[in-house]
Amino acid sequence: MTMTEMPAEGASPVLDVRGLTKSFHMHHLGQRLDPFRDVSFAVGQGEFLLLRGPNGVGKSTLLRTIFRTCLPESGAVIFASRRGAVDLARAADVDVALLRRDEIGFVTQFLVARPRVAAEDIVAEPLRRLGRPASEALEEARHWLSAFGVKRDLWRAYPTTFSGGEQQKVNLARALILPPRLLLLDEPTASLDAGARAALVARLAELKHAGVAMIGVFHHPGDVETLIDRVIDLGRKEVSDVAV
Ligand SMILES: Nc1ncnc2c1ncn2[C@@H]1O[C@H](COP(=O)(O)OP(=O)(O)OP(=O)(O)O)[C@@H](O)[C@H]1O
Repeated sequence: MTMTEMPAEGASPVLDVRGLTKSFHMHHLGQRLDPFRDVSFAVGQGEFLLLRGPNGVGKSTLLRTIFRTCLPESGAVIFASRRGAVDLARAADVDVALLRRDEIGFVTQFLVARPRVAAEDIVAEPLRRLGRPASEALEEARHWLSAFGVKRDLWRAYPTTFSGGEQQKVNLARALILPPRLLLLDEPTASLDAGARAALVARLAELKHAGVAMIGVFHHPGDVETLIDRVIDLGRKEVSDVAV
């Protein structure tokens, strides 16, 4: 897919994606697959950009390329970090790791649960790292676990044994406890019940208001329709700037 999306007028871009192209080389088949070619767009503070298109078009791959889980063939991913602009496609691994810790959040459907770490400790960790007193961090972690509907009996338990939906709630509580500068969302509502979906939308609205730039993939965008500012359609060849 080839497309160009202009930044919203007046918004200062947090992320500027320029001419991004990604290919997968399937050596065992002697084939190359290009999920997207020459994609350009920018996202400003407090903007919510919906990424859409049919299954397999490259939405998750684009998010993973921005997060630097994938490397692009060409193009740049300029992130205006708090310490200056950095091209995520070329930054050193150590810098990418720091940005992921402090400035770029990524919520997927999957929690990477760690053995023998309680749900409330997983959620409190970002606050503790900032130096918040342990009791205060724990109190806030419990607030978010409760907001997302994780039962009180599970707060001290290890999420490795949780159901898919329960794991996702822990995942969200941890990822959204602090406002990142850029938030990437890959189908975060996939395994959530109605109560948790409502809590998620309310938290995303707060984060948007706080200036967090967001790029999200939602198979049911009705959940977040009040938040969407612009749409990038990877399934279309032409520029897609859908007013919402
Ligand atoms: N590591 C990989 N190696 C080879 N091909 C891959 C790899 N990762 C993804 N793909 C392929 O790239 C294409 C885009 O996949 P991607 O997961 O980004 O699609 P998507 O738009 O998010 O789909 P869905 O809506 O089904 O989640 C698919 O055809 C997929 O098979």
